[in-house]
Amino acid sequence: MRKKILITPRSFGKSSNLPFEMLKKYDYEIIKNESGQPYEESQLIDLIKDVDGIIVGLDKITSNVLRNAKKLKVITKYGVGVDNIDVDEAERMGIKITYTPDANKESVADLVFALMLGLSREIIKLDNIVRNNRWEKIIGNEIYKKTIGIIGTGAIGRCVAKRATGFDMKILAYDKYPNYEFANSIGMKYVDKKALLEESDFITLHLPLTEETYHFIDEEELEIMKDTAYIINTSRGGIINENALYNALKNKKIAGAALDVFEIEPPIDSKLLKLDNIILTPHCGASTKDATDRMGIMAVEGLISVLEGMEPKYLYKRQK
Ligand SMILES: NC(=O)C1=CN([C@@H]2O[C@H](COP(=O)(O)OP(=O)(O)OC[C@H]3O[C@@H](n4cnc5c(N)ncnc54)[C@H](O)[C@@H]3O)[C@@H](O)[C@H]2O)C=CC1
Ligand SMILES: O=CC(=O)O
Repeated sequence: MRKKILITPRSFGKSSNLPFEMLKKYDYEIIKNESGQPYEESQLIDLIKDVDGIIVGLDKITSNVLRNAKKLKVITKYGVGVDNIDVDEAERMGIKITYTPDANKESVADLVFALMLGLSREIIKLDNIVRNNRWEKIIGNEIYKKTIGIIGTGAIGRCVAKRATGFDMKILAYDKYPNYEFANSIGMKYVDKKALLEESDFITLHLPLTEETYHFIDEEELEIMKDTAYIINTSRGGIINENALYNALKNKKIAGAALDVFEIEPPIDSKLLKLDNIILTPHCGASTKDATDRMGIMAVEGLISVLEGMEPKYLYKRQK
């Protein structure tokens, strides 16, 4: 019987057909979400029943969904953050999880700098000024030689750090598992969380969303930050307490923020949308041709490996 696979990410195979070409060789029956929206839980429960493998984007693979999967052998995350997958339940059921580490790190790091520069030079406001037939200038801030605080120095955090050297920034970092070899190689200094919050002009978050990192930035942390500082979150929404962030921005406790990710996506009812000292993007850190091509190829390699009985190269393992 033909194996059946479900592919949910919108951008999968869009910029390059190679992932589909790779799949063709195996004659799998393919179901692809063409709706432009992630699947609801009820849709997934229905679809997953006789599926052998799934390539998933941000759709929630809950324990409810998994319990209805009678044939599922592999969940392949098209990306890095697996917080939308019930990893414990999958492990209990013997379902393998593969993912695409490093595939989108350069794209997310680029977006971080786009957001940092967008905030410090108020580019969105300047664009609006010109569109409204005005000719006014805003006095912004340089990022040159300022202090950047990188929280999470994994793949993306390190790409951000490398870019920061190009702006002669002082680089502070915080991570549960510091990488001193990398830090020494580029002049980055690990400090404790409090020192990083106190001293940084730009704080950028690159943590996975876990029980430990939920609301890692809350009222207390925002209070410690400089009034002139900016915070950028391209990791996961739950890592900043959005209510506390709203208050800090509204009361000008910090200068500004940029968010690519939200506790609820899309954030249609969020009061953050009413503020003008924040830049918002639609979870598009990995949305480049380069990253989606890499993610597509790595995702297919992982899925095929498991379905064809080989050892996958990028098996997801929880960090101990
Ligand atoms: N906006 C977007 O489109 C994208 C967002 N992401 C998000 O960015 C996150 C980071 O991605 P990568 O850098 O590739 O992951 P990574 O796994 O390479 O790095 C994560 C780092 O966080 C550290 N860490 C984990 N728990 C911690 C804790 N409790 N306290 C301090 N440090 C902790 C780890 O030691 C590691 O160095 C992903 O988990 C994902 O949620 C990733 C890609 C695209
Ligand atoms: O949000 C994207 C990811 O790769 O995780």
